[in-house]
Amino acid sequence: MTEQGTLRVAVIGTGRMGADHVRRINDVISGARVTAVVDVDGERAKSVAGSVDDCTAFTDPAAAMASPDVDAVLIASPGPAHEETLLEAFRHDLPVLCEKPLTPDSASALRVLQAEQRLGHRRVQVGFMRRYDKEYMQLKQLLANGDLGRPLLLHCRHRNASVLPYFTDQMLINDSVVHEMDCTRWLLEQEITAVTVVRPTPSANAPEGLSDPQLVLFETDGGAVVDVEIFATCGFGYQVQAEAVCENGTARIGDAHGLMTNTAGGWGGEIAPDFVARFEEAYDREVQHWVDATRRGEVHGPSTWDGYAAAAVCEAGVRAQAEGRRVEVEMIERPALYG
Ligand SMILES: NC(=O)C1=CN([C@@H]2O[C@H](COP(=O)(O)OP(=O)(O)OC[C@H]3O[C@@H](n4cnc5c(N)ncnc54)[C@H](O)[C@@H]3O)[C@@H](O)[C@H]2O)C=CC1
Ligand SMILES: O=C1[C@@H](O)[C@H](O)[C@@H](O)[C@H](O)[C@H]1O
Repeated sequence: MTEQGTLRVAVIGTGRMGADHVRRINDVISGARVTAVVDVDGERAKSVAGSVDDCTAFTDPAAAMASPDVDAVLIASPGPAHEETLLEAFRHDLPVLCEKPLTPDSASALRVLQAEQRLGHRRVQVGFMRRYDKEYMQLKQLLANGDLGRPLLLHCRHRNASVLPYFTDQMLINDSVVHEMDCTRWLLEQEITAVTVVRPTPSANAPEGLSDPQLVLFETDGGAVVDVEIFATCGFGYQVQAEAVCENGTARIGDAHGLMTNTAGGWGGEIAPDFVARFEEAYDREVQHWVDATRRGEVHGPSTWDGYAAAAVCEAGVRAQAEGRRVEVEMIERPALYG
């Protein structure tokens, strides 16, 4: 850290999320600044570094992590690149905020989990930003205080206006529904034990080869059932909603009850265009939380264990999707480090 206690961060991957986090660290939150950016696309790294004072561009994550000007790492490269970067960060014992998914499959997530255990202390906060969203935090508090009784069902909707052409059926699970996997575990404080996927005839608006939408069902070890509609090409905007049905009542979030208008014989509100707009405050709170904890020498928030558990559920989900049957989740016991 600098003499003033400012955390010097390397942002690895400067695409949509990485560039947004660079802006957030430098212009929105306090206590940190970006001193290095890394992208395998060197021109992109240079262009992002050029927009920031005293920031060096790298194409190799290991070189940035070896720099004396780096105290912590924010990983925003694509999921398959996370394992190698996380292991390198552990070699330097650097604190990490790693965008979701921790890694795309449970074998690689387990390797990361084991490496962190060998280190002997937690180093990673995983970027499950919904845990920092105001409405999700309210729902979490309500369920935790017990007034509604035991949660029986959780109905979730996850709709994106559109996705990039390379999006696959597996990514509906690994890239999108992974958020509901984490929310389910966090909100209900239960593990997901089995996954089933059913699909209607795909929307005519879905790109060739993408079976969109899909309905993903989780069963939990606390006896709850969770249904997730994932509709990645709904066209009209970005909607993330959740309704908990409990023994003594229900609670619902994500209706965007902000500005409501009455015009031309109708009434209505706005729908966010994308996740960057819908979860802007949550991303800000998430990164501020990470910087504050790191400056105190602490690690909080979604852990490597949470990343591993989500990866294990994803793996069951991808198999359930491919094989058209209910698949049980296979997970190791929770290690003491994450107790
Ligand atoms: N929390 C959230 O709501 C969201 C999280 N994400 C996550 O953020 C991460 C990045 O996603 P996007 O920004 O949408 O992707 P993107 O494709 O826009 O950007 C990724 C960047 O990483 C670079 N890159 C690829 N391999 C690399 C490596 N080994 N080292 C350094 N840079 C590398 C690419 O050249 C590209 O510039 C993913 O893990 C994704 O799942 C993405 C969207 C929303
Ligand atoms: O993480 C995200 C994207 O990668 C994913 O593609 C979207 O479906 C999610 O809503 C967004 O939060």
